[in-house]
Amino acid sequence: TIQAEYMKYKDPNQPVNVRVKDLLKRMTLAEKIGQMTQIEREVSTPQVLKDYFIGSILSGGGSVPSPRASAKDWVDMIYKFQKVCLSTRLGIPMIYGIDAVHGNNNVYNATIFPHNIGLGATRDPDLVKKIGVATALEIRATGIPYAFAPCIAVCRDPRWGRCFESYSEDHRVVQAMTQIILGLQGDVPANYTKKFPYVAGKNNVAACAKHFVGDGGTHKGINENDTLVDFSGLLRIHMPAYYDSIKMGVSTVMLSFSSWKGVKMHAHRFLVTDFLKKKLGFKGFVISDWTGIDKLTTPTKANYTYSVEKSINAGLDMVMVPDDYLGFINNLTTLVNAKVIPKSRINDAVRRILRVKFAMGLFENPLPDYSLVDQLGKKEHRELSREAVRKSLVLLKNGKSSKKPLLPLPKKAGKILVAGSHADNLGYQCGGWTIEWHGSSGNITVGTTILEAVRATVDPSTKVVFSENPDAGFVKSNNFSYAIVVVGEPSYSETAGDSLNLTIPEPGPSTIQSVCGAVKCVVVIISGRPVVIEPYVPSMDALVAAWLPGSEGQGVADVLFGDFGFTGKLPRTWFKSVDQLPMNVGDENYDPLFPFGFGLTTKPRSTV
Ligand SMILES: O=[N+]([O-])c1ccc(O[C@@H]2O[C@@H](CO)[C@H](O)[C@H](S[C@@H]3O[C@H](CO)[C@@H](O)[C@H](O)[C@H]3O)[C@@H]2O)cc1
Repeated sequence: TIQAEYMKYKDPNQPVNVRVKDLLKRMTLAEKIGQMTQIEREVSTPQVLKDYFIGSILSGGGSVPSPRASAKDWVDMIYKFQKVCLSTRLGIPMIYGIDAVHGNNNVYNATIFPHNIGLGATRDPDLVKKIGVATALEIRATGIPYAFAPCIAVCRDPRWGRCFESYSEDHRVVQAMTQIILGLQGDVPANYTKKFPYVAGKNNVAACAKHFVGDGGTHKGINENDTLVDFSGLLRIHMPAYYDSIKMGVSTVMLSFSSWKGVKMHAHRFLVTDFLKKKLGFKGFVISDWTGIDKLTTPTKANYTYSVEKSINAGLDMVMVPDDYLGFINNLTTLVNAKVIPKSRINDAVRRILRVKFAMGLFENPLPDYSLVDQLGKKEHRELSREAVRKSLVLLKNGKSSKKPLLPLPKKAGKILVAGSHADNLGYQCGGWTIEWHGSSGNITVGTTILEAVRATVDPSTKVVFSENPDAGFVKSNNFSYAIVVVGEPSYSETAGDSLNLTIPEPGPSTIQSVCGAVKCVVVIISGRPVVIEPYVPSMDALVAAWLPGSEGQGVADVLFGDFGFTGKLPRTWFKSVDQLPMNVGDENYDPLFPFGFGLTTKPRSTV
């Protein structure tokens, strides 16, 4: 019989670096460039995957195999892609990536956890690590081994449309929450090679610290704009969480669309190669953001050859193209053959990519298995998210005088009113990056709205009346014991979320005025950041910041009705007026409505 030639790279008993070295020397330039190419699932035909030795595929925001696709549908899709990639000459497995930034949020029926700003309010890194563990299981349930998370941005201006993806304005809170990496990837073992990528096994995923660096510090919070802080400020505020992420073995780092002092991060050789790779010693791979290299020119993609040259020579390893794979591959091939990009640069990029794939066991287990499909939306994960919701709520006002607190609310109360645009809207309470890229409104996935939670919590004798936007006359005439008003921002993501006024869109303010002018009320704000509320606070009896709690609205009712106490603390300064921005804890002239770290507490009813 013909013995299959022994190839070191296929031997799991060989050290990772030996396998990388052996495979690298067998690879053609085309195979190497293929590994550096990440394309969107919609352009990933078998022919393309095979002909171009594609190394990675992704789902962009909202990109799913079919509407409400099941975990099995996802696994089927990934399985087919991988079978094709394994059929290539060297059989290098592709790595499939997705934005699982608050649960496996593109996927119908996934547990949707609170967005990062709410997790920052919990001040509970252990809880966030457990969320990482649960999220990894729900990502693997769909056959995916790689998540573009966590976002470790330090949002310094709430006018930024992505501020909800940031744990806090304080880098120390963001640093603490990098524990999620250990949840996603698994705990690094004692004898682990420092700063190397580490993924424990088939219940874990490769993570991605993003977006490097200073994405949360852009001028006036304008998305993808310029971060003007000096180098010491960049190191003090925006860099620390990358040190922590690398210490935890983060497998990949994604570059930011933004610039630092006028130089785009996707072309920043000093920060990407000299600092991240050499000074910090990062050994995983650096991935671009979506068409991030195209945006190196104005207009976008005006000179793609320039984009490829500058980004790869800056130290970029994998390009999230995601559609024009021919343009990328042809330009890179030409630039290498012309020696504009040295082969050593290509070898560094491919070495890093292979290192991650070997270290995470992708060569041993390239094909997704169906054994984890039941992890998706699992009750235990929803209960964990419900706990996170409880701990994320920040109580900003409780009673028009501290002697007469309104919360916790009595469960037995005759007739109560639940009002507001966000009271019965799962899409709004999940926010952006949920099912759709920008998120959406209404019954978008499996979960519990705040109204449903209230109904499930009050005494059976209590009559619950729901009206989205009642007039004062209706409220007065009904003689309600109290009202719960849930209003806030519509769902959004990225630039679509940039705001200069940070107002709550109508009819939110009107609903507050009509209801709170007529009956005792607690207002629950659903938002990705502090919003304008100062004018309305006097009319409220109580005020709760709930951020973007996700699918488990029961967590809100648990605390409103005193089954649990309020413990959350503001992860960001709550301004009085947008004219004060940017304004962060530690600034001179710090004059907030509610300061960073503020949060009233209540005791659980059983101890009252
Ligand atoms: O058709 N158009 O007009 C259009 C416009 C803008 C688009 O922009 C694109 O749309 C989204 C959905 O396709 C993509 O996800 C990204 S966002 C980017 O993508 C990464 C991967 O999803 C994340 O990890 C990063 O954190 C995030 O910054 C991009 O901005 C797409 C299409």
